[in-house]
Amino acid sequence: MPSLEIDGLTKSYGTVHALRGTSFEVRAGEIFGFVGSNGAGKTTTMRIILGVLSSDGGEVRWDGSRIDHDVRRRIGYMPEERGLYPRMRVGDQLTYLARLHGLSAPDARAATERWTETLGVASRRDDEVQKLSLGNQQRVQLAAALTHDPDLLVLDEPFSGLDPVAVDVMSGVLRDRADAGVPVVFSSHQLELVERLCDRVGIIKDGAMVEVGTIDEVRRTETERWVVDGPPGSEWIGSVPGARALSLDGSRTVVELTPGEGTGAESGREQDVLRAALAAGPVREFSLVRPTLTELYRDVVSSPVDDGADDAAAAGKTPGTTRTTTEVSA
Ligand SMILES: Nc1ncnc2c1ncn2[C@@H]1O[C@H](COP(=O)(O)OP(=O)(O)OP(=O)(O)O)[C@@H](O)[C@H]1O
Repeated sequence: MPSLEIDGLTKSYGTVHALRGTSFEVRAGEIFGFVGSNGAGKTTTMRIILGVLSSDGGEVRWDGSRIDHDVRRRIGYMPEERGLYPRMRVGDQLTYLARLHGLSAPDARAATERWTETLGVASRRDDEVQKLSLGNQQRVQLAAALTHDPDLLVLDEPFSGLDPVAVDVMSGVLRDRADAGVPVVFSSHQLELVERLCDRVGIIKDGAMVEVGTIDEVRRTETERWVVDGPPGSEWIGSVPGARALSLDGSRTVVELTPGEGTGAESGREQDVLRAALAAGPVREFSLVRPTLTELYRDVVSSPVDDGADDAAAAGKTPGTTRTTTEVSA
């Protein structure tokens, strides 16, 4: 299955620069979490992918070629504003939408049955959409994005407002589609969910990507933090060059190794920390602390935008991770 490339998208609404060179790739078989604060540019990007909005610059590619109408018909899209007819019955509506995507009447009916069953709304097929709870309407909306067996899934906040069971059902369906080779991109403000579900993640800020990578990659920081559970840090921290105690809490010490003097397992600097602690007494735990996606997100989103944002955006399309800030709270 091909991959989706978003390359240098720019878009302004009057004087509002909604996208300033947004670039990232959603690869075959991966779930990509698209996160960023309100107004950062997620919906704008997704609408441009779908072709319901045109960009001012940049391009969207599918399988290396500029995306066209035929490819767009093969996208399963869940718009932010949702798009169901409230008075139409669930089953009729799904069958109708599947027909619009080119399915024959029997295939459209079969797909409707299959997806309403998978998503737990089969018993509501004869009800008008407006009679369903918002969460169930959302399940129907996802079914509508899936009935034509899309080659690519683009979902704008598909998890918002769902109960935990519905989140599990939807997560399972997205994982299943990704395992079948479909690139899946969705936006969300539920960062724990993104961290749990996504293979890669991109953080957009003021219209430019400031982080792109696997969850592990974006959580990797230049400034390493280690937890030592053993003798109080005040007794030994002073003997380790480039190390400082971020917190001293009885037997538990969080140590920060400043960057620029070699970090990472190969540098061996963390072994200096361990040796110093051991020299003062027994050590029960010694482990690396990685920021959660939520912590990282807060840090990235709250740091000022600098002139390098566009460079970061351009770098975002290369594999691996892009970062303009590295400080995180432990
Ligand atoms: N039709 C429009 N007219 C004018 N400005 C717009 C329009 N649509 C979006 N914007 C502006 O463009 C910027 C990006 O909006 P967008 O909806 O893409 O953000 P978002 O990341 O999806 O936000 P949210 O998380 O709140 O859904 C915002 O400043 C928004 O106010």
